[in-house]
Amino acid sequence: MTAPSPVRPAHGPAQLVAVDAHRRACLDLVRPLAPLETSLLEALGCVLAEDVVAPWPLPAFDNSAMDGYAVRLVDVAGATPQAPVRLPVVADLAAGSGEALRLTAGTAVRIMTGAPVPRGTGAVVPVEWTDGGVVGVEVRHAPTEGQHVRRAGEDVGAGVVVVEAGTRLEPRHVAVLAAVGRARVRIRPRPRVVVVSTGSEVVEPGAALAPGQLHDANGFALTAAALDVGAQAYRVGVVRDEAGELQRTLEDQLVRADVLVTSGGVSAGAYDVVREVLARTGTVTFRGVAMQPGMPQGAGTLGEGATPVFTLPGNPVSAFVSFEVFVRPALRRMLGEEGPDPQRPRVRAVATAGWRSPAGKEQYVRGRWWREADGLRVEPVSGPGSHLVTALARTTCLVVVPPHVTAVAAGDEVDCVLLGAGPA
Ligand SMILES: Nc1nc2c(c(=O)[nH]1)N[C@H]1C(S)=C(S)[C@@H](COP(=O)(O)OP(=O)(O)OC[C@H]3O[C@@H](n4cnc5c(N)ncnc54)[C@H](O)[C@@H]3O)O[C@H]1N2
Ligand code: MOO
Repeated sequence: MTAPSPVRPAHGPAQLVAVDAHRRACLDLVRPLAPLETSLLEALGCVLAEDVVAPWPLPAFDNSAMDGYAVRLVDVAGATPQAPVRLPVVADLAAGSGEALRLTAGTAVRIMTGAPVPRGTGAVVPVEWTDGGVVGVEVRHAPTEGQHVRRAGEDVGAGVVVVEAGTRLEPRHVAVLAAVGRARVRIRPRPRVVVVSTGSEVVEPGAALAPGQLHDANGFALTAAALDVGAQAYRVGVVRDEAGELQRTLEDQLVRADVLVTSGGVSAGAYDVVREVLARTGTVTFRGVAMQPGMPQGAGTLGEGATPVFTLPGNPVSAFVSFEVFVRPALRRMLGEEGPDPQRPRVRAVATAGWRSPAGKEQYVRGRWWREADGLRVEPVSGPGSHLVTALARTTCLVVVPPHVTAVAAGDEVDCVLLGAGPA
């Protein structure tokens, strides 16, 4: 154990900074990562850093939409079930056929879906309208001009942008990128996030607990939250409250980190080593933020590469909420995402129960929301204690209570940030 830390927090109520100010400070520490080229499946979930254009028309050639027979319209104009037209079948075209055929008068070509239609084709007669003949075919219905022929370029023309720079790639975008022939695309890479839990009392899940110990909820929660936002995340095992050990761990991790996230050790305790170690470097600022939970926060950089560091408080609910409010926006920025977070819609809902909120602090209350005929409802699922971790499992939104509001009453409309889960 190290000697008690000489560093003391400087956050009486008067010195608390606003949530927005600290979020801006966190955002200022990060930049979108430099684009690189990657394969399509690696690119899934990343933000595209180029406009992708169709290099040629799609479809690239006129082709059949049906298994059937390519015909000239004049040859089958009068065909009916009662008076079918017989045509010799002079060729057979499977999908992938590169044969350059011309349809001659009075003949049919058997053709499969996706095969290029012979020049001179007026329409494709589906096999169901015929006797299915191979040498000759009996056509029982007259098609209309162009029926069942898919024209070159009817999907998109050459040179048209099919997926715009700035798009976060979902499976539907990957379909389009592959369809226009791209094997690789330029994207913003996923930030590599290293998560370090601190606390001599914190042990690995699965390990038996000695008196005074508890399991590492934060390391897993924060790593999972980083993965969820689209980062590449590594969880480092728990570091004891020992300054040398923490300093070595952080320095060792710098080689693989675009961002470091720590939990614990930032408040006023005698063994708050995160604060002790990083305050020394002079590049990490510790301050109290006017919020509940999540008051003690630190942000800055570490090492020669000025790697951003976010130090979150140790109480599990504080760590979780701090990630949502400060780290998630920063990671989105590194990923190249701009604007409101589509996975975190902000909605108004009517509270079905009341609670108190501390004056001068933005309160984040764990809530459960649902829809009723006349709008959304929300109820708190926990008291404010930031150690009350299990209520997170029932939390589908965070209710944001502004600093000047000291009580929410049943029936009040409140702001809710939805956590991606549907209504409970
Ligand atoms: N005298 C004061 N005490 C405290 C203050 C304060 O201003 N003055 N602030 C309180 C608030 S608010 C918070 S939040 C916490 C933040 O404390 P730390 O970041 O220093 O965190 P620890 O002391 O290391 O731990 C707090 C709490 O959380 C548990 N913990 C820590 N790590 C984990 C983990 N990985 N998984 C699960 N639980 C964890 C730890 O055992 C403690 O119970 O400080 C208050 N105190
Ligand atoms: O800031 Mo602490 O998170 O209120 O428990």
